[in-house]
Amino acid sequence: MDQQHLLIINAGSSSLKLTLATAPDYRILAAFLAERLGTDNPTLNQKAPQSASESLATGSGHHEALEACLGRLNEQGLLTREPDAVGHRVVHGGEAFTDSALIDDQVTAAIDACSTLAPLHNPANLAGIRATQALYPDCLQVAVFDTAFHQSLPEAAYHYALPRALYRDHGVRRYGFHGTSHRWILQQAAGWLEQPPERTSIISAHLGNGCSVTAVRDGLSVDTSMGLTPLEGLVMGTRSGDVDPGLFDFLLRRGYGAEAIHDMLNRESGLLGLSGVSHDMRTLTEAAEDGHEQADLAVNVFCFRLARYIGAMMASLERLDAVVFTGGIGENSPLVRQRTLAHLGIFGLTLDGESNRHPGSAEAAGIHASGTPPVLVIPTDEEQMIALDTHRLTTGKRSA
Ligand SMILES: Nc1ncnc2c1ncn2[C@@H]1O[C@H](COP(=O)(O)OP(=O)(O)O)[C@@H](O)[C@H]1O
Ligand SMILES: CC(=O)OP(=O)(O)O
Ligand SMILES: [Mg+2]
Repeated sequence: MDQQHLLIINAGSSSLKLTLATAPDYRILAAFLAERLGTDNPTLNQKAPQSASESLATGSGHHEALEACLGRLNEQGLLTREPDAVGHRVVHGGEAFTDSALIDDQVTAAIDACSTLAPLHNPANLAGIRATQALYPDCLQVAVFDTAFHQSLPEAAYHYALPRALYRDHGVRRYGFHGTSHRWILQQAAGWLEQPPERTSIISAHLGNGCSVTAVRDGLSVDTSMGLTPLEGLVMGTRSGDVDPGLFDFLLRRGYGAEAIHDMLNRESGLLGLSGVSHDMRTLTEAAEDGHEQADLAVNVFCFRLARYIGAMMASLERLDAVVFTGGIGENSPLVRQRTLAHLGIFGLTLDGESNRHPGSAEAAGIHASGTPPVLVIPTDEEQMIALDTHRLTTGKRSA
């Protein structure tokens, strides 16, 4: 198979992650993170092959951030020719995509149409696509959807108990997100279990700034905690996760506007809202260990909600091969893993204290007590998954 140089773009609402990597043997040649785009003080941090940090011009957006990254790549002699292809994370693909897709005008239009379902994410993803198309008009581009892996959800798992017309006319259903991460976790867990992914059944907990749990039965996503939007389900950094839907009416009648409620649930809730201190789990666990009561409560609500969801995911499985923790929190917080598993003894899930405190940096580490169901810590790698899909869909193809 041809060796490719790929650009991988993960455009968030106010951030852009850019990775230059080889495929199919995945080697990171360079990695950047631009943050606070569109604000007064946007920054660009380089993570590989060297560490560097700089300010971008006030108001710089995705296009400027991309140009700055490419400028650094050129200066450092890392990108001496056009990339062979570009892979993009796209958050919402609606029901239109069950797999990643080569980007053409139709695919771009479909991503645009899904913007109403993911107003914080899809416009940013499109901005990333348009920016690379403008810079590399002849380059093949691939969209890798967060939602695609969850298109296998059975009807009973994806329907809300709402009037049928909402689904028919407006696409109101549960879609699920973080599919690229859950798919990566499935492959890695199958490797650890020494069995094929299509015969592997796991519960995968992706705990980053956004958090979701997925039940995978025989290689297929059969239930997941996020729904129509990435707001449903678990407690997250600044997102509330589940609330009583009666809350909307309650607040509307007390004079809150729809925008204010949206912002409150998406940006001011979750760990930040509960603790009043930070959205960042590392800060909160340190504060909790120092006796900060609200931080401690935030961690407890986070872990209890997660445990409830792991319990709920059992209803979709015939057999549990492993529970997997991933994402910045899942990979790095022994406290969160311990407090979560403490609720789940009824399923026989039991941690080994020492392995939980020091899982090591292996591709997959077991942290369960011997003779109990596997509990694994596996680093997620959405960028590598995007690179592998981009390689699969572009090798041997040329742009039109
Ligand atoms: N050592 C740690 N202990 C607890 N939480 C951690 C640790 N390291 C990272 N985290 C948490 O991981 C979260 C970010 O996860 P990450 O997967 O990097 O986010 P994103 O979803 O933006 O990719 C933050 O809440 C951060 O505090
Ligand atoms: C869909 C989603 O929640 O993404 P992130 O975790 O990157 O915010
Ligand atoms: Mg991450």
